[in-house]
Amino acid sequence: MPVGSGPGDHARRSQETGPNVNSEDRIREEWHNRASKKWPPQKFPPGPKRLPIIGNLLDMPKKDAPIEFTKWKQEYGNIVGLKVLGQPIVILNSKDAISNLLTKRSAIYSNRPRMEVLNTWAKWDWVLTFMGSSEEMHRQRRLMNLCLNPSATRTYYQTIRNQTLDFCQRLLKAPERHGSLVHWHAGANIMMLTYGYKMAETNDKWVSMIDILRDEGLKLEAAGSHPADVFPWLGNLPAWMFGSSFAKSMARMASTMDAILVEPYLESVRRHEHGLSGATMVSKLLDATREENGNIPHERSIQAVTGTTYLAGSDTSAISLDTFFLAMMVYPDIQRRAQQVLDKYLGRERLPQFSDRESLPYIEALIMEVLRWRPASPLAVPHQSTQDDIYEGYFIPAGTRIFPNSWACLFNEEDYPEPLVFRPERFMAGDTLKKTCLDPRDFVFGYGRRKCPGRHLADATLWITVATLLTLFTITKPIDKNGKEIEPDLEIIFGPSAIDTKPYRCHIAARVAGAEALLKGEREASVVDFCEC
Ligand code: HEM
Repeated sequence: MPVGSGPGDHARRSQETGPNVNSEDRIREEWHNRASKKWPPQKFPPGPKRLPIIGNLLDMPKKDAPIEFTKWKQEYGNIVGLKVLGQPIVILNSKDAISNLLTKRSAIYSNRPRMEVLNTWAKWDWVLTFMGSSEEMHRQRRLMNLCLNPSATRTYYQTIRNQTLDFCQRLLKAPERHGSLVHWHAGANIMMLTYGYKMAETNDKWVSMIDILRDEGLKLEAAGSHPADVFPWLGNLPAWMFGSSFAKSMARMASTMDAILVEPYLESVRRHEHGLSGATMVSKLLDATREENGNIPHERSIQAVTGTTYLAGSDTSAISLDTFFLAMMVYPDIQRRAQQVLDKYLGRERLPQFSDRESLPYIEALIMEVLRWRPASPLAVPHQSTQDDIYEGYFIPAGTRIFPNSWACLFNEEDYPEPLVFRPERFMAGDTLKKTCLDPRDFVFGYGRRKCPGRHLADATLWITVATLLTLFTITKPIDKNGKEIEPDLEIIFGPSAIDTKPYRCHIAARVAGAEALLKGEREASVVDFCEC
C-alpha cells in the first residue's frame, strides 16, 4: 500500500470533507472550540454519522462488538469516535493507538466509566474492576501487586501444581465431567491461593453466593444500560423508584457482595492465626501491612482485593482452558507435536514442573496461541479519560469512554498472518521461540495502570495445566453413535466483558501407562502446605 493512502488517511480525509459528521455536531464542536479558545478547531475522531440527540445510539453493535469495531477500522481508521446520548466514546483499533494512549498516557486514561447501578445500589463500589481512578483504586492496585507480582506468584507454584494434579486425577476418573471440572479447577485454584479454602466441586457455599450475584446481574441485562448509567444524576434517587423488584434485587446483590468480601476473609484470618494456612494472599497481605501495635490499616481494602480475585479471575481462566481443549480437538497435529516435545524432555516418567518451563519453548508458543486465538476479554474493560487530550490531531474530551480493541490487534494479518488459524509455530524460529514476536499477553491482559493484576498467576496456572494435561492425556473429538466424529461448535459468544464458548464435548483418554499411579505418586510427594479444611 503506498505511503499516505492507508485506511487512517482515508478516514481523516472523510472527516475533513465531512460525509461522516452531521452539520449540527460540526457547528456544536466548532462553537465548543471557540468558546473554550481551542483554535484552530479540534476534530473529534471520525466515526459513523450521528443522529440528533441520540447520536450513535443505533450504531452500537448489539452483538459481536469486537468484530464490528474491527470492520469500522477499514472505514474510519485506527481511532473511531462515537457519541451516544452525548457520551463520547473512542474505539482504539491498533496496537500503536492503544499503547500511545492507554500505556504512555496512562495518567489520564485510567479511569473507569461509573456504573451507577452496580456501584451505588448494588454496593459494588469496593470492586476494583469497576472503580474509578482514586486513592482507593491505587491502594487496591498496590495490595494486588504485593500478593500477585511475579515473585509472589512463584511462592504459589507448589499449590498451583497440586491443584492441577487434583484436577487431572478427577479428569482421569470422570472425563465426561470435563466441562464442570474446568470451571471448578479455575475457581478452586484461586480460592485456595487467596484464602487457603478448599472449594467443593458441587454446591460450594461461596460459589453459590457468587451465582446469586451472577443471576441478579443477568436480570440487569448489560451492565451500563440502565437509565441511571446514562444519566448519572438518577443515581441520587432511591432504588425503589425504579420498581420494587429492582430495589429487592439491588438489596440482595448488596448484602451478598458484602458477605463475599467479609466472610471468607474472616475464615482465612482465623486459619492464619492458628498457623493453619501457608502462603495465601490473605496471609501475605496481613503480614505485609500489620503495624507494630497489631493494627491492620485499610482492612476493608484487603477484604475487597481478596474478594475480587475469584470474581475477576475464575471465568477468564476457565475460558482460556476451554480454548485449549477446543484447539486440541480441532488441531490434532499440533497436539501431537506438543506431546512429542514433552515426551522427549520428560521421558514419560514424570509430570512437568515449573522449573521445566524455559526448556519447553513449543509449549510456551502454544500458550501464547491459546490466549491469542480466542482472547477472553477482547475489548478489555472500558477505560475513561480524565483530561482533554489531542492525539494525531483528534480531540478526545475528558470523560471519553475508551474501548481498546484487542481483537483488532490479535487478528491483524500483518502481525499474525492467517489469524483465524491456530498455529503456535507463528511464535517459533525452528525449535526456539522467536526473539521478536509480538506477545499476545501484551494485549489479552489489558493496558496501562488498569492492566490485569492477576496476569502472572493466570499465565502460570494455564502453563502448568496445559503441560500436565498434554503429558497425561490425548484430547480428541467425541464419536457419535454412527461412528462419526462430532465437530465442536467454534462460535464465540461475545458478552459485555468476556467471551463465552458454546457447550462442547470432547473425548479424553490417558496416554501414559499407569497415569493414575503417576498422578498419585507425584501428588503424595508434593508438600501439602495448607490445612485442607
Ligand atoms: C486468562 C486469565 C485472565 C485474563 C485473560 C484476564 C484479563 C483481564 C483484562 C483484559 C482486564 C482489564 C484490563 C484493562 O482494563 O485494561 C483484567 C482486569 C482485572 N483482572 Fe484479569 N484476567 C485474567 C485472570 C485474572 C486473575 C487470575 C485475577 C486475580 C487473581 C485477575 C484479576 C483482575 C482484576 C482485579 C482486574 C481489574 C483491574 C483494575 O480494574 O484495575 N484476572 N483482567
